[in-house]
Amino acid sequence: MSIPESKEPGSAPSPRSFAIAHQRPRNSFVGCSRITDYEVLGKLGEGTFGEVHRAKSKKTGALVALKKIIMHNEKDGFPITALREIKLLKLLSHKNVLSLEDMAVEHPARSSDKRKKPIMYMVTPYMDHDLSGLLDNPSVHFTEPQIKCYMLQLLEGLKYLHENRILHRDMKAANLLINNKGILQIADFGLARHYEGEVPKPGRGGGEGRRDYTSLVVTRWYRPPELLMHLKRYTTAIDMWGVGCVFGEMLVGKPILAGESDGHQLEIIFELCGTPTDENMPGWRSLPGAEALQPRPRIGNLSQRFRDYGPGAVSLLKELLKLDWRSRINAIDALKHPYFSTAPLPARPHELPSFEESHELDRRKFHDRRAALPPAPKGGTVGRGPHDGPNASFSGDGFANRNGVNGGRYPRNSRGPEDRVPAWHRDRGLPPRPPPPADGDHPDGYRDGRGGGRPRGGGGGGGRQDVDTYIPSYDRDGPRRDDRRPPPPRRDDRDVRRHDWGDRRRDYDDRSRNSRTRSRSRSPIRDWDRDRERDRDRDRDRDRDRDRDRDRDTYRR
Ligand SMILES: Nc1ncnc2c1ncn2[C@@H]1O[C@H](COP(=O)(O)OP(=O)(O)OP(=O)(O)O)[C@@H](O)[C@H]1O
Repeated sequence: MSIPESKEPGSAPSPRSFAIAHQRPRNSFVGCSRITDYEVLGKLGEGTFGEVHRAKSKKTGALVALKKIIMHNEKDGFPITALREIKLLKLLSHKNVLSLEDMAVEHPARSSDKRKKPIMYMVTPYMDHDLSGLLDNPSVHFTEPQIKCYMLQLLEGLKYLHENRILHRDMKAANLLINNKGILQIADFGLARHYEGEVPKPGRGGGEGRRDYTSLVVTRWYRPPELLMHLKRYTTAIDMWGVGCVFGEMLVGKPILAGESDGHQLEIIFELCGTPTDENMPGWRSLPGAEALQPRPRIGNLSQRFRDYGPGAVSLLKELLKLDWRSRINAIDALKHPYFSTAPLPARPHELPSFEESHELDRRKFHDRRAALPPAPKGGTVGRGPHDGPNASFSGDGFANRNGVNGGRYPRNSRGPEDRVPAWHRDRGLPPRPPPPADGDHPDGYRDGRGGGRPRGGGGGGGRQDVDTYIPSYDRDGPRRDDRRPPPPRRDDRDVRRHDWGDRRRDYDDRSRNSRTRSRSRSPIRDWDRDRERDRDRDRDRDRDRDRDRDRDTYRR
């Protein structure tokens, strides 16, 4: 696949020439089948669009995933986010990018309500796991060669996307699918869009952005600092930050930057990567979201927190989690990073073990199993050791050594048996998932919500003011959180376990929105968060309308 030449070097092709250049072989996309061509086998997950089911093609016998596209508001027609995803997936063809093989339609029964519209399903190859589900599986332990193998595939997939001017804009572990042949594929293009800037060049990071896009993208835990500070002229570097978060997550076994609000997210980023300065993030002061920021100067503790994973991992992580988006490593250079050529070398996909299926909904199964298991004897190989307290599963570094490398129980050079934690005790938040906007479908990058704008998950709380925060949350309706204990009384980045996140999240957000009922916190970032909340909401509404119009123009041209 090649990118059409433009007159001006590095200038973006028109969406039409882009589409022409990206045509896939005709036989790689069936078109429109009927749902009866598939035998539905069971639910795999619930996405923002609707449910994802495992199914078998009656014609070929192949296992597939059917993603149901729910029309929340029928008078709005087919959701534009789904159209975007379908359009992009139809164009893309790479071994590390999930392919769209077919669309299936389910017609309402003849006798039923005449106003009922047909239901559309996206048909993709069935993948045995998503990375988040796999990390949640207590019997799975990633080795270093395995992590390197997944990282290489992720970077290859992203290099392909960026070279072809696609921004994914929702990089996270739950959107990385893995099969039992060791193949990783980037999925979920609901927020992806055509990028109009220069493609990344070796040794030149992400470069400079060329035009503005909405900054209200990327699930918060994976959202880079420049987006949190509302940079609109962003680049492919936003996806590279997400790769850094996913890399850290594979090393420690759980999300590494689990912020509870946008302000808190910045706070924990600064704690890990250092506070922004004119040297490490030139121009940060002039970003709209930085005006009132007065972070306490810190140098960052990334090296210390990840020292157990070796200098190669620390070095790559530092490159991926650079505050300066212009010099943040790009996928081309990351693939050549010495981490991948230093022993232990990356495994090849076919050398990786196969695991029992791990999807979003399987987490319930893992949690139940975890709850059912008896505690291990103290001090044993997987026992909780002498520090058998509420924080026993967390290392002094602030990260649980859940699926750490080298056998997974604890990372290299860990300090001893107190670091060892029984698998079922290694609690972990479910993957972040964006809340729906209250007003349905957003062509500017928001996804449509479920149930006519009903808030989904605990995070959003509903209402327009929530649309900026792509809030990680559990599904409040699901029984899978039942085995979680109440939240600890104070927020602490060092204790990143999330219990009943949904309720905590909403409480926090509700509180932070109602400034009259709050006392001031000691954190300047949180104060800023609170004081600026209403102004930002107003600005966002205005910006979003402008972005939406602009994006509409781009996509409909
Ligand atoms: N091809 C597939 N094979 C196996 N499982 C899949 C496949 N596609 C999706 N899933 C499962 O369904 C879940 C939701 O899918 P997806 O992320 O595409 O939907 P979404 O509506 O964008 O979800 P979200 O809002 O959580 O990002 C995934 O996390 C994964 O567990």
